[in-house]
Amino acid sequence: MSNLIEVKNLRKSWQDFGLQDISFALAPGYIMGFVGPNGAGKSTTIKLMLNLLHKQGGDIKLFGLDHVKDEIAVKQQIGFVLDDTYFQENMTIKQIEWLVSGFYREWDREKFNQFMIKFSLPKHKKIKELSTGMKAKLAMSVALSHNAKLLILDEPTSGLDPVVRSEILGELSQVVQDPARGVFFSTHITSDLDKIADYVTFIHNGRIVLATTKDEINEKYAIVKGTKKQLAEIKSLLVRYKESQFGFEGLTGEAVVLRKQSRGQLVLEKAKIEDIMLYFEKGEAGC
Ligand SMILES: Nc1ncnc2c1ncn2[C@@H]1O[C@H](COP(=O)(O)OP(=O)(O)OP(=O)(O)O)[C@@H](O)[C@H]1O
Repeated sequence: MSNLIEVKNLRKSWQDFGLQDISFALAPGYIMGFVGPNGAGKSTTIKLMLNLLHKQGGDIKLFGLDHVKDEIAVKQQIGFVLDDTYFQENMTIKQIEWLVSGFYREWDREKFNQFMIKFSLPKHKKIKELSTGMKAKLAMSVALSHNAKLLILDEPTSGLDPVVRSEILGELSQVVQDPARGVFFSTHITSDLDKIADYVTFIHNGRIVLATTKDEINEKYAIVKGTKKQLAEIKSLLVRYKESQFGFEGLTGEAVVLRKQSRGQLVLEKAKIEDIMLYFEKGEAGC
């Protein structure tokens, strides 16, 4: 089965920002979290994938199809959520349903109604009368009600309370119970990734700085602490580090080697996704 997503050497420049040779792929059956700080290029990448922006270079294939030439076929199979509200404020939920059901061949009315009940969304309410959480739930309900093979979601849990967040993450986990389906979602909430992502792709300043599995993060990455003398010996094994008056603290992607090599002389602690993100944002160059 072909990959659900294949992005190769994607490029897009604004006046003071550029996406530079972004590449990643997602196979069916998996959830990929796309993580990075504010302004890293997450929404731009997602809008390019959905052909809402024009790319300046590279290739985007969804289900093995070109995302521009085969846009209609591709969009039928995608459920998406964008970070800006895109429903008309004066329309009711019922009117929104009527509108989107006309576009999707496989619109599942019953499923949508089930979500309305589950998420306590009254169909007569206008969009402008919904809270942020209700809007997010509505957007997810629309994305999940046409048997989409792939969900592309821009910060679907941003601004939501922990209960709603957990409900939405639960729905995403359900999606990949079907091995033909997959989820790609951007976030800067690293705990969401800890909960549901199989793959984590980090973007920083328009570049992919790390693309790996969550298991690999647990195995290979660690926070290392030691003296300045030790830093000089292991610098080449650090991705990033920061020095203080007394010593250093750094991130390694070679935890297995370092554990063996240092024979208990260095302190190695488990690196969380959040630590990795902070190091890539703030740390100094390692080698
Ligand atoms: N239409 C545009 N015109 C000019 N610059 C833009 C435009 N859209 C985005 N940018 C710039 O591209 C960069 C990346 O923005 P983007 O929205 O992709 O980041 P992001 O990772 O989604 O951030 P956030 O987490 O804050 O939503 C920013 O510097 C932003 O100012």
